[in-house]
Amino acid sequence: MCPCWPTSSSRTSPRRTGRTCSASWTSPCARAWCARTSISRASSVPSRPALSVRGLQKAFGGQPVYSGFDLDVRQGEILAIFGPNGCGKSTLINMAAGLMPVDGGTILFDGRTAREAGIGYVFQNYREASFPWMTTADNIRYPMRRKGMARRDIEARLDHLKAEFRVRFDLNRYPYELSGGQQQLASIMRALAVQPEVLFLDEPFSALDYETTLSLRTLLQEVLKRLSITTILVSHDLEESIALADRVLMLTRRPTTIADDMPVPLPWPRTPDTLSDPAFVALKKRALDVFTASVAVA
Ligand SMILES: Nc1ncnc2c1ncn2[C@@H]1O[C@H](COP(=O)(O)OP(=O)(O)OP(=O)(O)O)[C@@H](O)[C@H]1O
Repeated sequence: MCPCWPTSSSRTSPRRTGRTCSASWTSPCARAWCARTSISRASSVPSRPALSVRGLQKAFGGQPVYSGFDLDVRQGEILAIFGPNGCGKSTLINMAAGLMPVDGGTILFDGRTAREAGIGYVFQNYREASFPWMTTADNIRYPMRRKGMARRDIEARLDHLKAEFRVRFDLNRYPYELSGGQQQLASIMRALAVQPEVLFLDEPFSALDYETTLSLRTLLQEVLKRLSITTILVSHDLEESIALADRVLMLTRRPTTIADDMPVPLPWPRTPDTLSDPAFVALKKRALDVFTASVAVA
């Protein structure tokens, strides 16, 4: 049982409470549980930012991570967050997703709290993010069942996701019978199953080999753009950040500020060929210069 799981009454009424994990996560189990339980609602007002962070404050052991941090993410935008180790990338999305409390400031989804909004979350460690006793298809069905969707709608949604992601492998196999890339793809499908307003991805490809990463991120950006899903990606990989994002937020060391907020005006879809495009190379150089300077300054 996840330590942050709410009261028994809310377990029977996820529609009423929404899916939110309010406690700080203390174990991989808690993280995985939170990943497994995403419930969401579709956005209805695209004109306002999908996510607004204002005056964010967060410290650990008296050491500030964020002190008056602001951020807006537009509806349908893919934002990559890149920065040095320990600058607070995961902390930022964990607070935004409602998995970790803020010390001050606000994080609102189109004017609502994380508790009221629907989010999806994909974790780096796909092995701990699924129920091993359920087939992969049942893992994907799980958040829809928790949301109380009708069986026919669940199957239609599953078919839709299979088509969107061009799934060729057998979803009736158990997660441990699949490759790492297939398991992470299933994690992404599960996070999207209930049509979240914002999708959070915390280094989703870092445990995968390069070939799998290339094919999975090509597929993912196609789907995210086709469905206009607001996405926040934390990545350690500058190439990946630029290849996947409309905008790369480059963070400094702690106390964390924005070193650069770099638009990525490259056409979609982005393919492996994009990586050798001169415009891509120029953006990567700019980002690398900013990163080097911001790390050196600290
Ligand atoms: N629950 C916690 N308790 C104490 N310190 C924490 C906690 N969570 C994060 N920190 C600290 O806050 C800082 C930011 O951590 P975070 O994981 O957000 O950084 P990050 O930029 O995602 O790091 P990395 O690039 O290494 O994944 C780190 O110094 C980390 O040790």
